[in-house]
Amino acid sequence: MRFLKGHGTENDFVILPDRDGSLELTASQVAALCDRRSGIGADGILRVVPAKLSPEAVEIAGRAGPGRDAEWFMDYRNADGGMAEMCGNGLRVFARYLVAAGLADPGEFGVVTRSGVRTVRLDREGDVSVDMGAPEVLGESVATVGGREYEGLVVSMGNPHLACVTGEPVTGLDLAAQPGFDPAVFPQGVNVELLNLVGERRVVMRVHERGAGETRSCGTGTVAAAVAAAHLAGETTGTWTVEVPGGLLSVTLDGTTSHLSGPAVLVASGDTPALV
Ligand SMILES: N[C@@H](CCC[C@H](N)C(=O)O)C(=O)O
Repeated sequence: MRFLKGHGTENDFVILPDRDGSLELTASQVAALCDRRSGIGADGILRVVPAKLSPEAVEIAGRAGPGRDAEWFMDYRNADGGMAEMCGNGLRVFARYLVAAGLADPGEFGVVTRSGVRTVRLDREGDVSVDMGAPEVLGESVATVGGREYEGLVVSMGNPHLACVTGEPVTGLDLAAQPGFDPAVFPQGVNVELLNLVGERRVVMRVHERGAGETRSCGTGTVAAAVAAAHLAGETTGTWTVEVPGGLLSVTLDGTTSHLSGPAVLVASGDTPALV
């Protein structure tokens, strides 16, 4: 089976083009492909399937009004094989692949995700931007990292986040282990972001992703982080720069929706005998 490898600020993905919608991926196949020692290695998988060939996508797009013309469905899986509703960096890499493969024209187009149809745009400067939709602030909760508790904002970006602003430098934290969280608030698990405010609308963020462990970046996580920083400042609009271990992302909140922008690159392609 043909695959490609790409990343967005070092949040990395195996891309599996599935033009006839026939690939039935099991959780163990996904985990094997994402294994960094015995597989290709990635934080997640992006299956690229025509929306009209996926019953799941047809149902989502049917609910999406103007987005129902979106031609492609991003079937995203976490490295552990579990499904997630949305992946911001994955969607930016997905869009990069569609254009590079001649499956979409450069410019703006819609992609079906489990969180609905999202509009992506390839900028002239080379960045890929996504309209991530309206962040939903659902309250407050607490994450436990290394025995310490961090208060955070519960934010849904389609997928669940707990974004914790702290004065303690996040660069020193050990995020290898799953942070503790309240399962009553997050029955499906949660992505945990720890962040420092380091300047005018600028934050440094680290993340432990549900289903993938600590990653070098998380697009939905950076939007949740910007929302938490804005919340603390009493703001609802503006553009935040988010420094993650894998690079820089820009998040704009306009009071109605949110936009995520940054680099997305394809780095390799090949064939894997793991999926025949
Ligand atoms: N890295 C992604 C988020 C991927 C899904 C997440 N691990 C979850 O389970 O919700 C991003 O860039 O948004």
